[in-house]
Amino acid sequence: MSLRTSIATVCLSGTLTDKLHAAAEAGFDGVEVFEPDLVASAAGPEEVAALARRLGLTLDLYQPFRDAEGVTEEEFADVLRRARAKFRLMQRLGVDTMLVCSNVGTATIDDDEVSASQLRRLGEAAAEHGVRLAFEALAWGRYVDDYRRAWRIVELADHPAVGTCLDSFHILSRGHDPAGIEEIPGEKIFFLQLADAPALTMDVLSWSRHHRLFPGEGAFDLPAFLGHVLRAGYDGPLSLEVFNDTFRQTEVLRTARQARRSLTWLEDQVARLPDPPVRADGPTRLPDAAPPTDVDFVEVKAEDAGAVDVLLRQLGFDFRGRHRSKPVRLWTQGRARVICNEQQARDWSPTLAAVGFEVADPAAAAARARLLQAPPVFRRTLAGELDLAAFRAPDGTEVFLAGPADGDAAWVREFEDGEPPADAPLLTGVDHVNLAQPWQRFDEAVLFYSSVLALDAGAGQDVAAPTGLVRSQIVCSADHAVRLALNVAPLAFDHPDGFPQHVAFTTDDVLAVARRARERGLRPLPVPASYYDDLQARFDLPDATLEEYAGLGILHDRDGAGEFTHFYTETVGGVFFEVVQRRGGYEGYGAPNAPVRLAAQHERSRRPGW
Ligand SMILES: O=C(O)c1ccc(O)c(O)c1
Ligand SMILES: [Mg+2]
Repeated sequence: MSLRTSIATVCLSGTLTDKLHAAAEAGFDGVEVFEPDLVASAAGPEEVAALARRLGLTLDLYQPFRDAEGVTEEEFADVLRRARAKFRLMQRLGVDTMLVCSNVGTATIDDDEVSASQLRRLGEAAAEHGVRLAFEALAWGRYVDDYRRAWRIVELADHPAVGTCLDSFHILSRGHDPAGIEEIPGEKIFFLQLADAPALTMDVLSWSRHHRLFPGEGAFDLPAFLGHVLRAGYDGPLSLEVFNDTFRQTEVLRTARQARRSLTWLEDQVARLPDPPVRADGPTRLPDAAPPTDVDFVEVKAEDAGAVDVLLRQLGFDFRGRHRSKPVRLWTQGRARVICNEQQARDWSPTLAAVGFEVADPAAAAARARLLQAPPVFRRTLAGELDLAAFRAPDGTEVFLAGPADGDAAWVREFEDGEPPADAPLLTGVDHVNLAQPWQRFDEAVLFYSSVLALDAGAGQDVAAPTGLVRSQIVCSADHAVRLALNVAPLAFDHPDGFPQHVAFTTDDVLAVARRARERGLRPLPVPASYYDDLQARFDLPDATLEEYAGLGILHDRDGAGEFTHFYTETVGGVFFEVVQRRGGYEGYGAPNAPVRLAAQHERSRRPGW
């Protein structure tokens, strides 16, 4: 059994009834009714209540009630009148808890006793209607902007219908220590709202209203936060309250599923804390699934993948044959495997369509993916062919899960009439895979790859391209055996083949690979002379080295730990390749060189046939 889950209707797009349908379909137990959604709803309170019942959803919270405390007694009379109208409405809806925000507008009295007395009298009126009040400190409250002060006021109010609401955003955005939550008696925590957020430096109100994210998509430590709340003895639902400009315009069921996935991930993370809290109904762990240990294969799909075959041959790949039942070819070098798939690919220009990952326990990894509602992909398999579990990532990439293999993966035997693999391959495997993300799927993709594949999301970065900034985020396994770079194309980037994606291969001798490729006719991505002038200034490289780099289109970078030397092929369709050599402990991706690469690709795309 899992912890009860809920979602505020403000997280989702559509009308109130659309939101209820989507929340139920995604597997939530209940919703928070966000007042403006009800006020604007064609369906009235009784209809909404009936729909929720039919869908099996509880209505867990009515919110928000604003500017309730810290006011003059004259104003408080009007607060009480307003509140009574809402209590009657809540009875029609069948909601028993109302969220009361700390005052941001009308408060003139900075005094806990006054706020407590007003909350107590609100609580007395609420109790007459069978309603409870959950008092929440907004991070930008006029006087009450800290959960510890909100709790002090609730304690002073000392009324059974008055408790507190904790919201991870307001607490963590202000850097307040959530450990103090454990000092609040669980039964006085009437509600819990969860939201993540990216690390931004901006006013907290704008941050909250536009940039909140679902747990696992941002920079907050929500597993630790939830651990404190559950250890305090809170037994209500885990409820998501995420104000986000993108999610408000994303297809409602897509966001609801993403939201539900975030709570499944969070519950698993809390269950794995060193000191996990215990509640009768959870938290529940997902099946143990270690992150992938390697990239098993990458697949390029195209109506005609001939240009990709040429690039792979130039990079030193061996042709391992054609699939015995499908128009599919396999190229390998070391542990790097590239599949060229021309099946059902009419009108496709070369596109990176699938990535296979090697996992220790494919059955457990697939079970974990299913519990996280990863949409399955079904492929035609014939008798005797390996049936790998596959899921579709938010960016459309098909993600395959295969068991570990010594030497060739088991599915390689399905390819016939190829060459034997060379003995001492210069390329040894896949360093990283760079996947383009539609802007509106980016946060969902970060959560998908980090939860379904158990990868860690690092810090994000913006890279300048001629068409705009490319937002970039690495997700990788702890040992860096599997690294993905998720990149959002600038909106101005408009090309029929999409924003190009690429696979970077690993080598211990990038110069040898580049020389061999050049002999075989490869034209690397041209790098401007100014880049090499700058490289000389940065690293004081010998003239001969610089000259050779310039001749082969090689780029270079260093950090405190080591060096990174790499080159790129031209782009065919929407795909290109990179070859990288890491020395020492360099763990980056040549970020200073990325704008040079993007500018060179931009130049090339404007001069086709150059
Ligand atoms: O932005 C707000 O006004 C607002 C309202 C209700 C909440 O629970 C909250 O966290 C923020
Ligand atoms: Mg809140």
